[in-house]
Amino acid sequence: MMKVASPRAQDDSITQKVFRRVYSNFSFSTVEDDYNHSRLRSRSGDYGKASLRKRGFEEKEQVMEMEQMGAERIKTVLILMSDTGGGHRASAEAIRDAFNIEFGDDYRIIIKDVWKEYTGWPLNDMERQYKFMVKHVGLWSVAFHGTSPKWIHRSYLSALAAYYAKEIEAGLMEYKPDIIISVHPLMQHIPLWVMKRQGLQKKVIFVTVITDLNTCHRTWFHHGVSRCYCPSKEVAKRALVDGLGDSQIRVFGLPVRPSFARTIICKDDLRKELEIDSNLPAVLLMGGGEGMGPVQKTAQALGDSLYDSKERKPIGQLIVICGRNKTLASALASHEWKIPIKIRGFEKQMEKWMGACDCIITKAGPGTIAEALICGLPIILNDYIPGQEKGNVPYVVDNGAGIFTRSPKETAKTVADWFSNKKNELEKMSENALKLAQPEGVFDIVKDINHLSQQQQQRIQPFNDHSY
Ligand SMILES: CCCCC/C=C\C/C=C\CCCCCCCC(=O)OC[C@H](CO[C@@H]1O[C@H](CO)[C@H](O)[C@H](O)[C@H]1O)OC(=O)CCCCCCC/C=C\C/C=C\CCCCC
Ligand SMILES: O=c1ccn([C@@H]2O[C@H](COP(=O)(O)OP(=O)(O)O)[C@@H](O)[C@H]2O)c(=O)[nH]1
Repeated sequence: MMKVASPRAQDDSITQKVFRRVYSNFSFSTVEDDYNHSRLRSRSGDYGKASLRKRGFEEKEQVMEMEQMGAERIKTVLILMSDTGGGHRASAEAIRDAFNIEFGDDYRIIIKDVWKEYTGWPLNDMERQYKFMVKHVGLWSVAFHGTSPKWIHRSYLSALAAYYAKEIEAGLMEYKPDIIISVHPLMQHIPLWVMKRQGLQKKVIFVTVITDLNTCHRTWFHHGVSRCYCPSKEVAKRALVDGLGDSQIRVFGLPVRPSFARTIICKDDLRKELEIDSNLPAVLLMGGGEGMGPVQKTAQALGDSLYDSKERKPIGQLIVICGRNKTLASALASHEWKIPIKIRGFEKQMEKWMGACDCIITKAGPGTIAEALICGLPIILNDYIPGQEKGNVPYVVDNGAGIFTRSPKETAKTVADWFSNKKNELEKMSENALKLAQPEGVFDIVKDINHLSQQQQQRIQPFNDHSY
């Protein structure tokens, strides 16, 4: 059965481009390569050949001539993220890939956790501390809500900025970015403070791309940004209430990797490739990049509910993606199963696993939700992190794209019903999921950033003309 993930997936040239870049031998250069390459080229006045060719300068000499004349310098984009959960990196990679597809060599993209590389405790240890806190949800709830007032988070972040000023400055200056994109709630205040200190606010474009769908933390909203990209109307309303202007806010959707948005997915082919039974309906069970939530208990309950003991045969199959949770993977592997099951660790091509399944069970991670919607997967949310993930539940349930239950037994029964006597319900939810999906969001974001960059260039250009 052919399934088209997005209406624009039928655009041949784009699809071919994506396939070439995402699935063929094409591979994006590493961050370090990007960085070295970018420094060498931009410091020596070297310019994007792809962009020159696009404009019709096919001949080698002409390209070289244009390069020497100084047409359109390669722009360096620094994306700030941290591996607190898997979603921020996934969004950063989505933005990088969309820049590459839309603008080729015109932009050089560097993804960095500058805290980890340039500062000391506690900023360089956020991943571990965050993991500890979300395991003790009460603690996280107090930290999340307790730090919501502006005066609290501003004073704490200002103190950290002052303490690590030199290190952070060195970190940002090393990359000499033209554009900084933050995809993390704690990466607005300090870089903007450093930029102000350096008098760089007018030269460097700073934008925030929010990766929470609804109840996000207020640290996302900083008045000093050129743009604040909100994934939903709910988040945009919060940004307005927090004092951001209309001109700063854009609502395009949560950035999802282009391999989800613009790939024609053939479920039968995917199942062959992934060695999944072609005839049985499949449920995907996961818990974000870290394999969080009640995954083990849910898997066991599904092992029972998807087995028809009268007929002595399975009515469905289970795919569990454990992410970085190795303990979970080995616990599941030691269990005996009556239904076909695949237990996987951290997967790089999530679009294939989602494309091969019929529904998904997950904690309310915004990245996983946005991806599942694009794949038209009905969603059972079985957990959420208090604070930033709480609002994702009504986002899915109120839009008819899924249900919420913390009970592994109820989850397992719902899936068994969907696979037997309630197939219509499954289909309806799949339709609603596709309606809510925003596969083009990441492309709209990078096009808007490119537009900002061009506007800025035009502002700077007359000044340069006068100065020579
Ligand atoms: C008056 C009582 C105050 C009690 C304060 C107690 C402790 C303070 C210590 C920590 C502050 C906690 C920060 C709260 C801000 C959180 C903003 C936020 O939304 O964070 C979310 C991210 C994780 O990203 C989310 O992951 C999800 C999945 O897991 C999902 O993908 C979602 O989309 C993502 O948005 O959380 C963090 O990154 C938090 C890291 C917390 C690290 C705490 C260790 C402290 C070290 C440095 C703190 C640096 C700055 C804190 C500034 C906060 C203001 C006080
Ligand atoms: O094996 C895995 C597990 C998860 N993910 C990705 O990690 C992100 C998880 O983000 P989410 O916001 O759902 O949850 P978080 O991990 O941040 O809690 C999503 O893009 C997933 O596709 C992945 O690429 N491989």
